[in-house]
Order: sequence, then structure tokens, then C-alpha cells
Amino acid sequence: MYQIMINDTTLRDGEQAAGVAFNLEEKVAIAQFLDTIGVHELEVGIPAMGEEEIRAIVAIRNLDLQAKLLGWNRAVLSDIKASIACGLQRVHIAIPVSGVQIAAKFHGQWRVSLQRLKDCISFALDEGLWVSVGGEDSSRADENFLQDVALLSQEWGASRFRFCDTVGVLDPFSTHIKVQRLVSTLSIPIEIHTHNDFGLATANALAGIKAGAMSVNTTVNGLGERAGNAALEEVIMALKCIYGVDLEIKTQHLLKLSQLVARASGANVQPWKAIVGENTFAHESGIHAHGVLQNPITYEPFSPEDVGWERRLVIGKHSGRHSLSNLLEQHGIFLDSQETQAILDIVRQQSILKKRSLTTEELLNLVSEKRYSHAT
Ligand SMILES: CC(=O)SCCNC(=O)CCNC(=O)[C@H](O)C(C)(C)COP(=O)(O)OP(=O)(O)OC[C@H]1O[C@@H](n2cnc3c(N)ncnc32)[C@H](O)[C@@H]1OP(=O)(O)O
Ligand SMILES: O=C(O)CCC(=O)C(=O)O
Repeated sequence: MYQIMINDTTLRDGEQAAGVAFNLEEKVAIAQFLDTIGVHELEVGIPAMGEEEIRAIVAIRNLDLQAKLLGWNRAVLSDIKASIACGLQRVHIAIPVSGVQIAAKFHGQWRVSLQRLKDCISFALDEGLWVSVGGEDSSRADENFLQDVALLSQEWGASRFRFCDTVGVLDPFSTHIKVQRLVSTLSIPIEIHTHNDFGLATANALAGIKAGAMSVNTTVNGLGERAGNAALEEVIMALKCIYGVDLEIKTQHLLKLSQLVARASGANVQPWKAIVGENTFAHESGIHAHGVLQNPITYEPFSPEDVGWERRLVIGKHSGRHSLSNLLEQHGIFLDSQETQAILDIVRQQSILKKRSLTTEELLNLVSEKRYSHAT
């Protein structure tokens, strides 16, 4: 497969998640972390938002990162001027392409919208900028109109076209067909931008890549508008483990990055979140724990260390003898089969009462209490 570029938009679409507001230090820390692990490009924000955003983007630019930096703009000249004020070399210009969006934003006057796009591209190029164009709501656009806008963007000098599934209505099959159509007619690269309204953002991003998109938008933890975007950690690990495409990103830091963004956004990650959730390498069920004790790949798709986790065997309602004995033996306690079963029975009752697994301390107390009651 050709070289896939990650264009992470945690600092733009990620921050658009309702209620999320990064301060300057947080934006800088996130940009720095993404750069350190080897992410290729960062959509750093929306300069048109004003002074605070511009200060944060300038601070990121002053870091002199390896990653390319991109500013997001509407097809509005003052937006592009704000990007220039940030010292950015690369601008993304968004234009609505579906009937419903053109009606809402340009009163249905698509010729006016295209003229605005042309003027903005031309202005940006005259200023020496690299230009990417985004087809907002590409997934619901008339296919011929979308094709025309993409071809015109290319003709007017854009260097990349972003296919946006703005409201997350595609599935991987339809994504593949639509993206492939664009890829086959354009000579500039296509970028895929997906949303998670039906829980398909990562699958659709992968389908777009399979169809020939060379760049993919991601956000850490899948943070973003409404149900969020394709998660950086999921796209990277799926490309690596399912498709064998190693982007040479330092994946062992993905957990720390996720925790940084969770703190900065105030949006905690659910325990079962792929790759970075706290349950991703926790095994409670007896059959699973038994398997993992024999060979971790029985129930793990890759090693926890690959993304910065450690494996945990948890004792709770679903545990079995092997896992319990293994844990107790680590503390020098060797029980016979009957004793083990008796402890397991109590573990099941207590887990239901407490509505959680037991801590090691609770378990050790349980064993000594049981032995004490036997002795008396
Ligand atoms: C799908 C996406 O994620 S698009 C990105 C969305 N992100 C954001 O909106 C976050 C940052 N936004 C902001 O800070 C503000 O919305 C600003 C600074 C961009 C604009 O603020 P305001 O001037 O107060 O306008 P407001 O947000 O109320 O309305 C949006 C305006 O942009 C216009 N607009 C929307 N998209 C585009 C576009 N791609 N090209 C040109 N104009 C557009 C709308 O028609 C509307 O124009 P109007 O003011 O002439 O009616
Ligand atoms: O870049 C664009 O054109 C719009 C991006 C976006 O956030 C979306 O369409 O969901």
C-alpha cells in the first residue's frame, strides 16, 4: 500500500465536541505529543475564531514541529487572512457540497459558493500557501456535483481534496464506492474525514483508505462533533494489525496521549473503548483468563505493551479456578480444589453485592477469614 498520511484534527474537530475548550497550554501539549509520536500532519484550529485561537496556533507554530500544520477556514477571505496572521503555510478551505448545506449557507446559490471557493483558493495561492479543499457533506451530495467541485478545486490549484462524511451516514461499502470514484478521476490525493453517528467512523475511514484515500483525519479518543470522529489510536492500530501497514508511529505512547486528551477535554474514555479503554487488556472471565495464562494471544489481538498498557487478570463474578489460583499463588497461598471453589462462590456473591470485581486486598482478606472460620 502507498504511504498513508495521518492528518489529526483533535485540535480542530476534536475540540468542536460540545463543551470542550482547550487552553493554550493544552493545545500546545497535545500538538507536541502528536508530533513526538510521529503523526504527519495536524489540523491545529480555526484562526477565524479570533485572538485566543490565533495565540495558540502561533505558539504551536513556534515549536517548529516535524508535523505539517494546517489551519481550517471557510471559503471566506478574512478566514484565510487570519490563517496567514498565524504564520501558517497550509490552509484548508471548506465548502458545502450537498443541497441541504448549500441551501442553509448560500441560499441555494451554488454558483456563488463556487466563486467564493475559487477566489479563496486564488488568494491563498497568491500568498504562497499550500491549499486543501474540503467538500462538506460530500456523502449526501449529488455525486456529479461533488465530482465537479473536486475537479474544479484541482483545476484552481488545490493540492488535496477532503471527502467528508459530515453527519456520519455512510457505511464502509458506500464509502468505498464514493471515495473510489473520486480517486479514479482526480490526480490530487483524497483525504477521508468520517463521523461516528452510527459507530462506523473508524470502519469508514479504513474503507476510504482501501479505496485509495492517501490521507485520513483522526482525533484522539475519537473526540469530535456529536458522536465524534475516527479515533487516531483505532485507525493506526487497525492499519498496523489488520492491514499490515505500519505508519512508523510510536504506538507505545497511545495510552498516555489518550489520557492527556481525556484530561484536557474533560471527556473520560469509556472502559471498553478500543485500544485505550481501561478494560482493553483486563480479563475476568474464567475461560478467557485460563486461555491468557496459557498464551495471551488466545484473547488479545496484540500485546498491551504495543500501546502502553499492562495486562490485568481481574477476579470477579465470572472468574474461574485457574485465574484465582494464579493470583493467590503469587501471594504464597496454595489452596486445594475444594477451597478454591469455596472462595470462588464467595467472590461471585460479593461481586454481585458490590457490583464490581474484588481488589487483591479484599481477596486476600477473604481467604484468611475463610481459613480462620475453618479453624474455629
Ligand atoms: C462540519 C464542520 O465541522 S464545519 C466547522 C465548524 N466549526 C465551527 O463552527 C467552530 C468555530 N466557529 C466559529 O468560531 C464561528 O462559527 C465563526 C468565527 C467561524 C463564524 O462566526 P459568526 O460570524 O458568528 O457566524 P456563525 O457561526 O453564526 O454562522 C456561520 C456563518 O458562516 C457561513 N459559512 C458556513 N460554512 C461556510 C463555508 N464553508 N464557507 C463560507 N461560509 C460559510 C454561514 O453561512 C454563516 O454565514 P453568515 O454569518 O453570513 O450567515
Ligand atoms: O473540512 C471540511 O470541509 C469539513 C470538515 C468537517 O468537520 C466535516 O465535514 O465534518
